[in-house]
Amino acid sequence: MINLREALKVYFIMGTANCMKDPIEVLKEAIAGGITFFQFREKGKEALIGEEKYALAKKLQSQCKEHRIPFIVNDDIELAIRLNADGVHIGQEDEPAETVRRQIGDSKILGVSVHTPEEAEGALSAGADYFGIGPVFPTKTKADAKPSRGTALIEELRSQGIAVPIVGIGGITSENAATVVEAGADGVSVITAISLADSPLLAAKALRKSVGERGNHEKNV
Ligand SMILES: Cc1ncc(COP(=O)(O)OP(=O)(O)O)c(N)n1
Ligand SMILES: Cc1ncsc1CCOP(=O)(O)O
Ligand SMILES: [Mg+2]
Repeated sequence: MINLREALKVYFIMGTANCMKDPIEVLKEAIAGGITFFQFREKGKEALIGEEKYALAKKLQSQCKEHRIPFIVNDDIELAIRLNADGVHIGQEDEPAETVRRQIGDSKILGVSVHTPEEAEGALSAGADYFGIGPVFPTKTKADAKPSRGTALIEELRSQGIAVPIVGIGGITSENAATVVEAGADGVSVITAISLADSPLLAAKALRKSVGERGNHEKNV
């Protein structure tokens, strides 16, 4: 059984569209730099599909397994089930969270993106294990992302006593990560801060340092 709050500290998300070099190499460096959670998000320009997508996912999953890093699949529930992944991440435009929870069962991790207190309530009743909240800062990585809203929702949910693990997402770097955990998030999820860094290893290391011990809501209250 993993401690989800701890595991969410430095949550790296990646697919082929986010990399300038081999994703296997990028993940290898990110792991060496200290990422604590990984999401395979294969979408966008020239995204792999079918057996090619499966083959890459399988390789990335085995890298994660070797280092005991939870491996989460974005959007594609069928792929997550086929791989016996540790969990899935879905948003408000994806399949309903209740349906996904039923499909993957109670032992798997279910992450849900939320943008309002109402969505947060719905996600909790559907059985979400953690929330992804953002974009916190402007991002160019997700073309259909909502406008950035800072850390307001994270603070609001914490002030309502909602204790579910939370990660901030969107435009997060080692320079601004501390403000996200200070607002009440347990960790930060990033794509380009690691995937496009000259050194994914050093980028992951810097994020780990910025989140530090502050990335634990239970200790902050
Ligand atoms: C940790 C985390 N938080 C939010 C998202 C965004 O999910 P979604 O809104 O479904 O958008 P896509 O990523 O599917 O384009 C995420 N993937 N991970
Ligand atoms: C998937 C997603 N959901 C909200 S913002 C975002 C993109 C985050 O990418 P980056 O860390 O490069 O800003
Ligand atoms: Mg989605």
